[in-house]
Amino acid sequence: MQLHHSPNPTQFTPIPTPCGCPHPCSCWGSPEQLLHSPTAGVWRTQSLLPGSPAHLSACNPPGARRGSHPCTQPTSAAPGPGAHRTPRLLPPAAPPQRRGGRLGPPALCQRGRAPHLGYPEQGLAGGGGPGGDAGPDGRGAPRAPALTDGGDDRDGEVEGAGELPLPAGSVGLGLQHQALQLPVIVGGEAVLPPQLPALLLQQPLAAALRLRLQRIEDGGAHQQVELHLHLDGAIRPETILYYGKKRGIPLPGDTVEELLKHVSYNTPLSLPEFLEKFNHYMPAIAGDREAVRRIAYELVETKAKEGVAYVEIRYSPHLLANCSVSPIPWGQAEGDLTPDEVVHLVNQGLQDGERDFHIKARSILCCMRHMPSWSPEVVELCKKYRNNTVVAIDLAGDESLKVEDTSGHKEAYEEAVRCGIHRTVHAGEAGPPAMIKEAVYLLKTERIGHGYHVLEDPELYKELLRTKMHFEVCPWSSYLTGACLPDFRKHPAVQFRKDRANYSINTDDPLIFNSSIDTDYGITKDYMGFTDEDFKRVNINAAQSSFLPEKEKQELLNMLYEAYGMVPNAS
Ligand SMILES: O=c1[nH]cnc2c1ncn2[C@H]1C[C@H](O)[C@@H](CO)O1
Repeated sequence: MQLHHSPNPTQFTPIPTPCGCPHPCSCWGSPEQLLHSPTAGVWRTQSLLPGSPAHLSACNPPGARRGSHPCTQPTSAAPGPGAHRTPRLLPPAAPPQRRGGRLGPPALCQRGRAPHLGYPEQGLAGGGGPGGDAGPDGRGAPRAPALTDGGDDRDGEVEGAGELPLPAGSVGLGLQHQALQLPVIVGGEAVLPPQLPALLLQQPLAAALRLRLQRIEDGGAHQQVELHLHLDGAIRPETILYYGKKRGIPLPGDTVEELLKHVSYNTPLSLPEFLEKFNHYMPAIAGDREAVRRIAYELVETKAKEGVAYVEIRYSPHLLANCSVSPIPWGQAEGDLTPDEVVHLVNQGLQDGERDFHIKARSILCCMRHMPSWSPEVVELCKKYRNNTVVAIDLAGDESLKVEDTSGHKEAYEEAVRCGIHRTVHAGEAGPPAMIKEAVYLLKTERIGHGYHVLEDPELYKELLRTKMHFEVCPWSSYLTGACLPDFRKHPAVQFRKDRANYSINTDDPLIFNSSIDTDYGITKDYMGFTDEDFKRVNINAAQSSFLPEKEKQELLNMLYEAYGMVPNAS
């Protein structure tokens, strides 16, 4: 990626990379050009086909030694012109993107632990989720019993999974990933091998890039709706490194790879352990106006490239501020960025992204479980910015925390109801069904973030099926936070599918889970037997349960119907 700067938004002139390296893309981690227009105040990125003349010239400016960095090598993996132009709904079971490359000279990025700390450290012992029932693996993932609906599937068998065309002796990961074949026991239980995530991460960079480029070439193929995505869990590692270096904030690595070693992971932790990951990198972003606006913009770009048509992006304004917030998060010194201005900046980034990448992005403001005193301001910000990208309020964080006085959350949600602000709540992710009851009956939530453990209370589940409560399901996240058992065949989404519940498929925190929307669709396809028809239904349900105003919702639905070749009003 090459950084350009120009006072004239239409003319960009290259400026040297921070390290002076003659191969800019090796500094920025991927063959993309980052364009910044200070006058328009926007960032743009432009992807370069690996090995293309534009890429080689960007990475080999006159006088530079040619071909001395791997990213300057033409790759046969690059798609030819016109390749993969067919829009498609069902992605291959795409592994998480593996990113490499370095940013700036190591000497300028200090190693070391990030200073304190938005989330308490848990130690390594792991903790059962709230509700106590540690799963058999001790990670607090109580087994979710299947609803006794009188069907034949009470044993949790994956309906349709047997129809997957599994070659004997292996599980293919789609055409693009034929090199990666996973062992499977023929005639035995086709359980996701525990080593799968590690194997998934062996995805070569070239293939990941190919997938992204294919998405771009697909152009208008925006067919997915994502409702549960954390802005601060979806920051590009390159951007974290850039601001860490620019602001002199120590990070636990000075290359993407080193940073990701600390920030992302691929074997389950507990939910509180997962939340600790934010401590490593949030100090580099929080409190910086440009960074806050940029991460919002970049996330819209990422989602557009993934083929998402509409996304609801959530975050805590307080966790990105360094002023008018108590305590000031991440051990920052006091500055002058208030939660209110954070919302304004995120709005700008989202709107710039919408304009440049032609998808729709809205935001949800999070209350945090451990900070009820912030919640009244969160709902006020929802009210203030309700016509300006903000569509709802959320309650996120560690469900297992025993917080003495949660009246701040309750009052905020009461005010949200009173003012017609839409509501979602993280509940029943690692926590018990009682948390879902609280969300539904006390906080009057309209959607549930995760909600997997609803299956442990058949009465409640039946009632929520009846009322068509929407569950924001995040399959890969649920594995990595220990919220669900590692056997995806027994995942709550399997039961939801069978019961034709109302749910969506989402990424949650793709930075930390080193994933993309393809990861989650790939898991549901390959290990839960989801078909194209299921994905259509999932996305139509997601659009219907989105927090868009009615007219815009209908427009989104019509777009999906058209993309899916369906007659409007069919489901
Ligand atoms: O999966 C999650 N469960 C509960 N809280 C979460 C999850 N992912 C992110 N968060 C928290 C951490 C972020 O700082 C916060 C706002 O996005 O929400």
